[in-house]
This record gives sequence, C-alpha cells and structure tokens, in this order.
Amino acid sequence: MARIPPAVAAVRLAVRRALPAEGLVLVACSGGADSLALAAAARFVGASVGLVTVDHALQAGSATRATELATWAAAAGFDPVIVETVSVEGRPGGPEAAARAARYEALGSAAERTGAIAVLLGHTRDDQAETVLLALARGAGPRGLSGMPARKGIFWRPLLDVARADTRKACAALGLAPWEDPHNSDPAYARSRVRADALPALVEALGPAVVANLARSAELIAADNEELDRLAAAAFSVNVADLSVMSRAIRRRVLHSWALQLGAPGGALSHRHVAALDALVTEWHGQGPVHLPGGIEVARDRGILVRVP
Ligand SMILES: Nc1ncnc2c1ncn2[C@@H]1O[C@H](COP(=O)(O)OP(=O)(O)OP(=O)(O)O)[C@@H](O)[C@H]1O
Repeated sequence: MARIPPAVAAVRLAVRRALPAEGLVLVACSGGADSLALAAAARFVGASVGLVTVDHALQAGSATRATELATWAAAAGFDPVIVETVSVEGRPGGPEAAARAARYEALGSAAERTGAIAVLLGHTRDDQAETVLLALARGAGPRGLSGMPARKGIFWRPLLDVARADTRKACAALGLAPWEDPHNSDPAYARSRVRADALPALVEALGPAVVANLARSAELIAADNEELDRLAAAAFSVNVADLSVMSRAIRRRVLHSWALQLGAPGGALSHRHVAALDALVTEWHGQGPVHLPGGIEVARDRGILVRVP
C-alpha cells in the first residue's frame, strides 16, 4: 500500500479529532488551499459531509469559480453541495468586514437549512499566529490576544494546530489545485503584510517555533479569559458599591458586557470607552455622562450606573 504523505496525514488527524461521530457537517470552502485540504480530509474521515461555498460577487469570475468548486465537490461525494451567492452592498463597515459578515450569515443559514451540526472553517496555526501578532500590535487585551476560538457555536476550526504549509502540501499530494485569493497577497491589508513580512522576520530572528508558540499563547490566554468572563458574569452588577469592591479585571469585564447589553456595537467598543465607564466608579468627581458607540450615554446616578434616556 502506498504511504500516505505526512501533510495529508496531519490534516486528516486534526479533522478526525474534531469531527463528531455522527451528524452532518458542512465544510466552508473558498477553494483556497486551507479550506480545500480541510474539505478533502473531512470527506475522507467524516460520515456525512457537505460543502458550502460563498460567492461574494465582488471579483470577476467568482461565479465560475464557485460553480467549478461545486462540480468538483459533487463528483467527490460531498452531500449536500451548496453555492450561496450573497450581496455585500449596503452593509456597514469596510468591504472586507461587509463580505465577512455576509459570509458568516450565509454559512449559518446553510447550516440551519440542512440541519448541520457544524460548519468547519479552514483557519490554520499560521492564521492564528497572524491574528495574535495583529492583536498585540494594536494593544488588544486578553479577549483579542485569545485569537480565534477552536469552536464558537456551530463554527469549528479543526486546523488551528496545522501549519499552513501542510495544507498546501496536502493539496499538492492529492492533486488538488487551490485558488489563490489575490487579497491574501495585497499589501494594502495589514494581515497580508504580517503574512508576507512581519511573521517571516520573526521566524528568521527567533526560529521556526515562533508560529506555534504564538498560537499556544493564544490558547493559554483564551482559557484564562474564559474563566474571567465566567467570574464577571457571576458578579454582574451596575451598583457602584458592588463595582467598587471588584478587582479591576472583573469590574472592567462587567462594564464591557453591560455596554454590549445596552447595544453598543462590539467592534467599535474600545478600551478607552471601558476605561471611561470605569472612571465613573473609581474616579468619581461628578463628571458628565460617558458616550459609547451607537449613541448610547451612561451616567452615574445615586450610586447606580444608568443609561441616559
Ligand atoms: N468564499 C468562501 N466560501 C466559503 N467559505 C469561505 C469563503 N471564504 C472563506 N471561507 C472560510 O473561512 C476560512 C477563513 O478564510 P479567510 O481567512 O479568507 O477569512 P477571514 O476573513 O480571515 O475569516 P475570519 O472572519 O473568520 O477571520 C476559510 O478557510 C474557509 O473555511
């Protein structure tokens, strides 16, 4: 029997560890090397595996590419095979954020329609290391430094421990020709520059373990972060007397989650906003209301934090 190429074996092992014993899973496949290698491995190890590809209709030829991928998937035995065409226009944020939001929405609705228990995403260890570096560079707190979770709801990332080089090698070994997204090498994006320059420079200076080590830091921080979130949820209060006796770490989490509950958009809510809320508790000198994103105002009124109507 022919020996299985190590990269193919590595991807299959990671997928085998993540997949449930039964139930439909959908692979979210862009046609890029990561999600193509993921799809091939899931098809090999999984009992019931479908494939969904999203056409954002932003690049020339995207519909043809989606059709070609769907044709391959059907021939390879994925069932169901779904092409979701989404409209990115008229959504808030930049084009990248809009495309991402539309994509996750379409993937979620495909899962709902088909009764799939999970949607598998192809993020690799390298993606995780890039995410952590970007988070460090913008001064993120533990939440950002936790990187991408291996599971969040129906979205699972089985390849977070797999090197990107292995997904490429696996595709080559299986005779699959991945699509190269021009966005990924466009230096206009910070992530592309991290991928092309910053991370390779760190590897050059500090050795190849840097990538796995950054990903491991994310995992360690994520575990602590989750525990702090649990403690904050249990201690939740907007009463100044209660807030004053909490540790800073817990109090700021309580204030952050309250701001989200009030409807402040998570993406726009920054460290600065939470610090201003914190000052209502710890540096009180009769200051005016704190302005949060989303037009929300919060003030301190007789020992309680309140939303200003
Ligand atoms: N057009 C697409 N159709 C289906 N799945 C996709 C598509 N684009 C990306 N994905 C899925 O998302 C994974 C990550 O892709 P990519 O890195 O391009 O997205 P991202 O914007 O970084 O995602 P995230 O918002 O999760 O960080 C892919 O491996 C694949 O599983």
